[in-house]
Amino acid sequence: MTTSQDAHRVIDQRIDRVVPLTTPALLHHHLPLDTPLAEAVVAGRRAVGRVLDRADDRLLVVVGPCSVHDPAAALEYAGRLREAAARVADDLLVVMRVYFEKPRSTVGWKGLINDPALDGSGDVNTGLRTARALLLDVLRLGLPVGCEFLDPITPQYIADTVAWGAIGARTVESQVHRQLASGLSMPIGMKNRPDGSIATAVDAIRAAGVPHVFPGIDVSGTPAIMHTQGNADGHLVLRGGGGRPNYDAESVAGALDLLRAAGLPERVVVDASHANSGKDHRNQPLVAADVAAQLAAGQRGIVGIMLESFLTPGRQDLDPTRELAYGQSVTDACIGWDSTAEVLEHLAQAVQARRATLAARA
Ligand SMILES: O=C[C@H](O)[C@H](O)COP(=O)(O)O
Ligand SMILES: C=C(OP(=O)(O)O)C(=O)O
Repeated sequence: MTTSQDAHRVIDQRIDRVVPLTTPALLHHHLPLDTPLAEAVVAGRRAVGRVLDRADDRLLVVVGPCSVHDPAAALEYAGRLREAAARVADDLLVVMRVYFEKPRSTVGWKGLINDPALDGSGDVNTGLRTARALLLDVLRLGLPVGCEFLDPITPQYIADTVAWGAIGARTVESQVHRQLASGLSMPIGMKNRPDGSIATAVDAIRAAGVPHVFPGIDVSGTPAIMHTQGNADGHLVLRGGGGRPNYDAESVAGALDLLRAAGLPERVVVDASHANSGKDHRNQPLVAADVAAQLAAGQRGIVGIMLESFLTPGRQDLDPTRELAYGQSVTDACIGWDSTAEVLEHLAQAVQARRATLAARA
């Protein structure tokens, strides 16, 4: 039997401080998803599912900042996006990227949930509250939201608001994340690995597609054994990798072949950023233009696109010695608002052209 003296010597030897964390239920109590918003989430998830299944011939567009660091700027962005989304609603299903969890290659700011004060103080309780409040505000504006799920605990706090989710390139091979995806209530995009491996993401879609049993927490915050159903709405997100893009027609065809060989629906979302843009935001409109040309030529396998976009183009370093530029990313570089509006119009025209091409073929 471990004595309290032994425990002192062996437990938590590298933990400096333990701070109580609010429970998901308490956060939901303070920031509830009311009935109209819950209906909007259900409708958003259903709409995304229909586009992924090609029951709806629009293009899914997941667009927004690389990361949220300033909720006011993110909400201003949401207001503009809502208007733009309404203009192109016949052709595009717009979901706002509202990303709070940043997976880092080595070290760096881990996002608003982890560190809302942007200074390493790590006030996760404030981060969760700020994140959930913003998600509700964006929903109230009438936009569905998309998030990356990185930490296996945070979904209980925010996932009820989310219409589309991603498992990122750095975690797509992780069993923990595949299990998590198998129980998430919304469609989940699996990114290809940073070295470019698409097969790993295809494996992830298959793994998340079946039931799993694993330890987690329930909404009360109590440790629980989760028995999941499997997520049938898993799909591939091509983000480039290994120093090469993979948005071009040949790469898309190769990815669709891999999906077919695995017995999975032949559908991909193209991420115009990350390794597909070489992390240079000015390349994102070029990637979108290539995708638009593929759509116009009748490519039905491309069901969506992701854009990293914010109010002000580019990016900035987090620097405690100077004030941050308003509406500019503190993680990866984003296209600015004007460019975003142009890209959305261009993609809407491409969807119309795809309809015409497919109708002419029929
Ligand atoms: O999308 C954001 C970044 O690409 C991701 O968090 C990795 O960033 P890093 O390589 O700068 O850590
Ligand atoms: C981290 C992201 O992407 P990836 O996992 O493709 O690097 C992201 O989309 O924020």
